[in-house]
Amino acid sequence: MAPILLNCLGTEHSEYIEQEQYVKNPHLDSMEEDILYHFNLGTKTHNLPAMFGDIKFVCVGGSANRMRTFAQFIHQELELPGNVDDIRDICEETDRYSMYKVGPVLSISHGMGVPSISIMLHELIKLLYHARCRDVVLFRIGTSGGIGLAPGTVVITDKAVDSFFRPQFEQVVLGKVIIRSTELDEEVARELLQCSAELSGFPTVIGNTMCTHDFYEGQGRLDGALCSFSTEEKLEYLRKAHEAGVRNIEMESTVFAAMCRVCNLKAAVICVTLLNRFEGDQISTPHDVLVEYQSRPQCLVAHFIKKHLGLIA
Ligand SMILES: O=P(O)(O)O[C@H]1O[C@H](CO)[C@@H](O)[C@H]1O
Ligand SMILES: O=c1cc[nH]c(=O)[nH]1
Repeated sequence: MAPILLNCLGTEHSEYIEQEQYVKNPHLDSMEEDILYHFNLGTKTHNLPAMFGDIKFVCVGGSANRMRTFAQFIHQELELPGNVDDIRDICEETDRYSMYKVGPVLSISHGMGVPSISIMLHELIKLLYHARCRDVVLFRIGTSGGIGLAPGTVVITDKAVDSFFRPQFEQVVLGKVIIRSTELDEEVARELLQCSAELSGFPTVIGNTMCTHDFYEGQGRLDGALCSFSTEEKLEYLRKAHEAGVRNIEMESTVFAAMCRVCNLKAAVICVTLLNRFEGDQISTPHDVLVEYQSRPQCLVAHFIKKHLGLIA
């Protein structure tokens, strides 16, 4: 079946920008109430503009603990009043996602994989719309497997690519394949690289990020419950990915980039590499080192936010 090409570069994208509206759904305005089921929030039960209207930065990542830690960290970095231990999970009534609000920053977990982050993004983007937020920037702060990079290197995504190294995301809608572009905001990526130079605490590169639908076979690992390929075939695939500009592999970037792009939101993906996939598959790095690695994308984004809020030059 021929795929439908939507929201690629060109006039369609500039039309979206003109509309300056985050949602792309004509049905929403005729709904009496919108229940954001997985957040346990709704337009009738909550005053979303009062709760979220001042949001300017949204940071998302897979793990609930990481996103609570990030909320506490950004609270300290922004020198906000109050105790970090009092920051509460806005979604505590549901165990699907965790959400923390710290001043103009929202920190949300999205679980693992495309379906999980995609559900979260639908509800987040509607939340920003209902709350009448403007000029919001989204960041995914995650972990990844590196290709030819020293573990601990932070990769700022240039293009999010699929398992065939194509900068696109395929969504099946009513039995038809819709293809969406996965280009991210170049200026935000450049600014983040500059933040890294200013912090000078860890190596950072801009490169393509491959998004897969599986951690094991899908990322060419030899250590899953199933494996049908040889070590040489694995390395050959990774070499091809590297030639295509891929510097890391994770599991959410394509849908994140595609949905932000079509919904007119500036976005960036910043993932630390936990290992060099040319050297192995198992993540054997000690826990304390992994925790420090995970803090690196958080430091970069905190620096970016502080600069944008005028807290540092
Ligand atoms: O570190 P996070 O955000 O969870 O993301 C990465 O880690 C998970 C796999 O361990 C996948 O979801 C991958 O994208
Ligand atoms: O190798 C890795 C490490 C973290 N996350 C991934 O998706 N892959």
